[in-house]
Amino acid sequence: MTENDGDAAPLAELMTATTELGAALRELIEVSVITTADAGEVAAAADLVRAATARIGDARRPVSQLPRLDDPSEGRRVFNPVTGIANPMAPPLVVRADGDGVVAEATLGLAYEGPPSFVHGGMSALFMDQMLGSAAGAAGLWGMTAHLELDYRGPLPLQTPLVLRARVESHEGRKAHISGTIALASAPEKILVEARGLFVMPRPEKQAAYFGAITDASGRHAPPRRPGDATALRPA
Ligand SMILES: CCCCCCCCCC(=O)SCCNC(=O)CCNC(=O)[C@H](O)C(C)(C)COP(=O)(O)OP(=O)(O)OC[C@H]1O[C@@H](n2cnc3c(N)ncnc32)[C@H](O)[C@@H]1OP(=O)(O)O
Repeated sequence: MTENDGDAAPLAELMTATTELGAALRELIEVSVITTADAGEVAAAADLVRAATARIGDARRPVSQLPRLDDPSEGRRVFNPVTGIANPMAPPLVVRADGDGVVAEATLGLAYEGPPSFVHGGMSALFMDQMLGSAAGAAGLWGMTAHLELDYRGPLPLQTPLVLRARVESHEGRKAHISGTIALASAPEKILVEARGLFVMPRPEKQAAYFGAITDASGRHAPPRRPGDATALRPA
């Protein structure tokens, strides 16, 4: 699954198991905020979760080491908090190229709640940040968010299909101006959230300072440098 994996079968097994864990945890997170079970049942569930944590918690990678399952050159970041299929914080958004930009659909549960029955505004900012970054990747650019602004024109209802879009408006040198929107899938023309961002490819000395110590799972130097590194974009 990565260039240097001698044996793909165990890695495929790990991908299956890790994806399953992510899905199970995602369900657990949603149930934990929606359950009406009594205190005894909730406490028993907490014990079970602690036992699960103990089972895998001793084997950990350092923060400077990419996960074995990641392949940045393919845009695969399995633990990305927005698009990562194995990260329970992620809905996950499946971002794909569409026209001159990118698009994703999502239906968000109560774990993403801000005002009662609506999506937390900070979640919208998180998703827009990622969508804008993905649009940069789709355009063959990459950069870090330097500026991000949002207008919230209407609340996003929970448990309702949403459509998220982003596209590069202009780019020059290391800078890219990118816009994004969120709307109901049933009313895509009525924009509820608008985002505008400036993404900047860090100057070389900053890239070295930020990512100089990053390695892949085999210990090889693996700084982000290609569009897919930052985006987890799926082909159209
Ligand atoms: C990379 C892998 C990422 C994978 C995950 C993707 C997830 C989505 C993206 C993110 O969440 S990235 C994480 C959040 N962002 C950061 O932590 C970035 C923190 N900021 C920085 O490290 C630096 O400010 C930055 C790298 C963005 C820019 O530093 P540089 O020294 O390379 O650029 P410089 O300051 O010289 O600015 C270059 C140009 O951008 C302009 N610029 C920079 N920041 C600006 C700003 N905030 N507003 C307006 N303009 C800005 C600046 O004026 C200048 O314009 P000109 O070339 O026209 O003179």
